[in-house]
Amino acid sequence: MAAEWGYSPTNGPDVWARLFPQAGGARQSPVDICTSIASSDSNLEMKKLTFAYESQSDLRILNTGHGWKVEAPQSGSRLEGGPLGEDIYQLEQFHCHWGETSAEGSEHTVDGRAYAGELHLVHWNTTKYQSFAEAAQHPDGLAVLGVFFDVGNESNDEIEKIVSTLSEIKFKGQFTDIPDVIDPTTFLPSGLGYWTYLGSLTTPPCNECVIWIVYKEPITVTEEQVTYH
Ligand SMILES: COc1ccc([C@H]2OC(=S)NC2=O)c(OC)c1
Ligand SMILES: [Zn+2]
Repeated sequence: MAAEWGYSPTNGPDVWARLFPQAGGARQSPVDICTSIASSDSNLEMKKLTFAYESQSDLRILNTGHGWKVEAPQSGSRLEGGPLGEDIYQLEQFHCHWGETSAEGSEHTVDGRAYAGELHLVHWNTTKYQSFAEAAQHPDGLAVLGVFFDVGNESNDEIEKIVSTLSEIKFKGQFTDIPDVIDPTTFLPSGLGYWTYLGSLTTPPCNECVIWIVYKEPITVTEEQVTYH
């Protein structure tokens, strides 16, 4: 297998388990969300999912080679309730997955349909673990909010603050500063209905450590905001 994992027949998901054993596990993400078999859970409605984020400045954006990532550790942030039990999760970073065209790009699909892209807001369990790295070794270590991107005529102002910097990081491994203040709350859709399941990191090392919370309602971005090359 090629040294670098990717999405080709020789280094893609079908062969990841050769180098990353967890990729062969029983709770691998992403999945296709089949809405006809998704069941509602009254317990989740009783324990409302709540989030609180800070606005952050002085953030840096990285070209990961598969999209962009913003390291945004927020000790004052809290994600709790819903499927997270009694534990509190703290924002660590957020990043985006997109495709060559806006016809594809999301990692999760819904009834076989891919969205133009998918934003991941990544949190770790600060009630039980001492670091993100430690949390990523445990089945309840991370909580990831997944937000689908739909392409429309409206530009998303917060996403624009991020993608407007991409021309400065054309190559994998490059960093640049984000000049604006970013409030992660603005990435979330107005409708807060979600699907949840126990899964994994969606790319190597594919640790089975993620409680997934995938919002049903996509946010709208423009074609340019999600098909940057
Ligand atoms: C080594 O750290 C990693 C590695 C892979 C992932 C992938 O899993 C999800 S979710 N999105 C991804 O790109 C990650 O995400 C937090 C963190
Ligand atoms: Zn991701």
